[in-house]
Amino acid sequence: MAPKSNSKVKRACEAMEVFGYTEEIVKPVLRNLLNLYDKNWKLIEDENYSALLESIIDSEESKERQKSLLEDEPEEIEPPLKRSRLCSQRNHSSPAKHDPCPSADTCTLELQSPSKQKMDGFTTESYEAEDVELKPLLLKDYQGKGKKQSSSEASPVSTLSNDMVVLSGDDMEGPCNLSPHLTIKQKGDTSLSYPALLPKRRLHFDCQEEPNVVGSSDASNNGALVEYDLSDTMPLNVPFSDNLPDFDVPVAVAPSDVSRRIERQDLEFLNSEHLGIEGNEKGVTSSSQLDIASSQKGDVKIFFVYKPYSSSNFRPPSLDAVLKRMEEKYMKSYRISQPGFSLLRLMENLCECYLTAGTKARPANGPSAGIESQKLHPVGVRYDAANHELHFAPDISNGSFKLSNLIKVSPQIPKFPASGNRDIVCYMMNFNGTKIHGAEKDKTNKVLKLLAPSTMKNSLVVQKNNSSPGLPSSAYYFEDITNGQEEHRVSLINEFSHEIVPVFKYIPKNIIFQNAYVKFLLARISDDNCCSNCSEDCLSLDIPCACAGETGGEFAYTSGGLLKEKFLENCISMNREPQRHGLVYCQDCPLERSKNNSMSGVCKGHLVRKFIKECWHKCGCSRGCGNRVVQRGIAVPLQVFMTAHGKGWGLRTLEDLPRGAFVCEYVGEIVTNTELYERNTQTADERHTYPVLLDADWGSEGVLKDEEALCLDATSYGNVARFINHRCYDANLVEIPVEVETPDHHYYHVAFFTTRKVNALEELTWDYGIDFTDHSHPVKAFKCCCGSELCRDIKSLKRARK
Ligand SMILES: C[S@@+](CC[C@H](N)C(=O)[O-])C[C@H]1O[C@@H](n2cnc3c(N)ncnc32)[C@H](O)[C@@H]1O
Repeated sequence: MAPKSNSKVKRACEAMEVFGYTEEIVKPVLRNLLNLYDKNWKLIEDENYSALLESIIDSEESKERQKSLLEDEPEEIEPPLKRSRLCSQRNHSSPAKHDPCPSADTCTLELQSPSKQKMDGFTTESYEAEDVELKPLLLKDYQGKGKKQSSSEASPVSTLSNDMVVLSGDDMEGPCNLSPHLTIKQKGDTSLSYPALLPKRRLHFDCQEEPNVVGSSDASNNGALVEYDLSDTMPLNVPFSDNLPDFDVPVAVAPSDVSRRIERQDLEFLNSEHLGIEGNEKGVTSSSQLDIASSQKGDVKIFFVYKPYSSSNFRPPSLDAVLKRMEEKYMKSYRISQPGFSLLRLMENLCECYLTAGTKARPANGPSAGIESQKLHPVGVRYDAANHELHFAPDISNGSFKLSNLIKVSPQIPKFPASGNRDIVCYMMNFNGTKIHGAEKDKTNKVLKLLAPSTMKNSLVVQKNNSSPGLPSSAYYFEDITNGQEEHRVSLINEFSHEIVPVFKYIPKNIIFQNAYVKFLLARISDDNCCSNCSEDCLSLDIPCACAGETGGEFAYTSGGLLKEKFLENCISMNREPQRHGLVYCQDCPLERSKNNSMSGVCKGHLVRKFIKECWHKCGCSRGCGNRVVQRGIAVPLQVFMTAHGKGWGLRTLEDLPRGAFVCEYVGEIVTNTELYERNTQTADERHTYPVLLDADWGSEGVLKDEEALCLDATSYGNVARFINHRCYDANLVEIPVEVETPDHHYYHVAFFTTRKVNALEELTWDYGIDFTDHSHPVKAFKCCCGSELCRDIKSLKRARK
């Protein structure tokens, strides 16, 4: 490689070293990117190497996931021979040390055993640097605005009123002359005044957020530490050769969550007089604070405290300027791409967590000594029947607390039919290593039955008192079957039996099995298939960009993130009445071929379906572009539950959903039809999820190869969609193909959208398109219990009529 490229490589390595990535990690990914981008360095260097950073994060996650897939492989399942990485998601079960948590929405703060000291007449509590971790951007953002401050000046704020927690960035090195402090103010609590030190160059990211959950499941698992080096002394001797190992470049953008935005007008600027702060340190001319966010009732607030010195040319920026800068950085550097992402929301969450963590929940019939004697975790869980909310009290047993132990779940537990004074007491049963003990208890808290330990985490049993006849005495509840891999937790509840979750590995994005031909190359995306000249949000353009080409020159989505009426109607109609939309026939149908190579059957015809085309990496628009919906992942709260009508597990929404809303993708292993056929014949007796057939170039003149006729099998590896049951004809979900990474139609995403308004707790269903009379289908048809008046399973209808 030419010397010029060498210095570019060095610079790229240096840029990544800031995030803690070594040359060994950077170079293979860089090489791959260079190949992918036809050695176009600009694409790599743009936005401070954000493409490179993103790829590294993905590759690290990919390695972790590959590792855990291999480790966790269920014994009876033949290990996939090739599982190529398609996409990126955080894997909370195996935290990547260097993961700067790109999709972070929530800042998790861990405060542990403070050491007390007196300061200006107040008792203050300092935290060890390692114990207090904070988003680095808070500091970075200020970093460029000042000069270095000597460490002697960098004392914690001592002049604040005694109801604040102060986290100071005093140990920062680099061109910084001010001491930004993050202040959490708690109204009316005079016991708290915590000047705390930020770790020197050691900052913590945590990244789990959902509207109904305050805090995250376990920071020790989910968080990732980032060594944050602000010095300029990176080694420059970075040899770079062309023989770097091959590496699959990740292709997906991590989703993030839409957060409620606090109106900026709701925020106030507070100056030093408001807060009673005076310049009391040598050289300090004045000090002031910026109120960033507050909890809903305003009882906790966050401030930036800045103390300009006489020699400083720092002028306090406006709140808007700070937020804009921060949000831009988050979107670019940390892949927070959901429209409406708000840093204020993030800050507000921090305030809420701080407040709630310090507030002991009142257990309705709190965890008793009995529970502790059975060595169950003493975390109290209270179910507020009136509001259908679970309250988890924080664990303060060891003298410290973690915000991550505090979870408020609403309304994860379904509303039980009203029957008098039904109070529900829940007990958290986990944390006995990896095993859980569950217990059924009576109204007086007496343990009736200990349930067998299971290997599921975060499980609890919901005891229902005063159960009416017909209702079970307990329900089995599992907090998050995704293991933190989705932005929203997906809970599971079984009110009808103690059948535990089927054995499968949760994956948030598709993986390739063996022979499937799936190749993502930016070079394959032509100018007609992307919008490189766009910026920001494509939906706001007067003339739709090239990415609307697939949907007839109009984007499929509205600015509110729903599908446009006409497009949705067309998709529903195609699924319900394929014959009306015309079928194409193959001369040599790969589906038929896959069934029996020696005796190919006649092609039964294929529908040429409507596709959504989403903007992607080669597009110029921002990650918050409204034409990126499915790639961001699940955005609605879902729950797996045991159905009452013989269908096994099902999926339901916990929130009302409007018509045309994206629910989830069908995720599984990408297999060829031949591979699927082999799987199904080998394991004919086992219960299978229903595979989804992907389109190929049906009807094309050439002969379609086996590896181009693909489908998704979610039996062993899948996401929530594997629980969606079938309903004939009038299902409330419709599956729509979505093209993201590649313009060909061999591989694409299959996404579920609502066909009508769906009420909270309603089961989500999808018409599998089963022909109940087709006995040659690779998956044996089941006896349909969909209950639809338009059920196609004649035998079922007959059974029902008897
Ligand atoms: C994709 S899975 C759905 C989740 C499944 N119910 C479970 O418990 O894991 C498909 C399987 O669910 C069952 N199923 C789905 N819809 C059904 C229906 N309408 N009637 C009866 N069984 C159904 C069948 O066993 C089918 O093979």
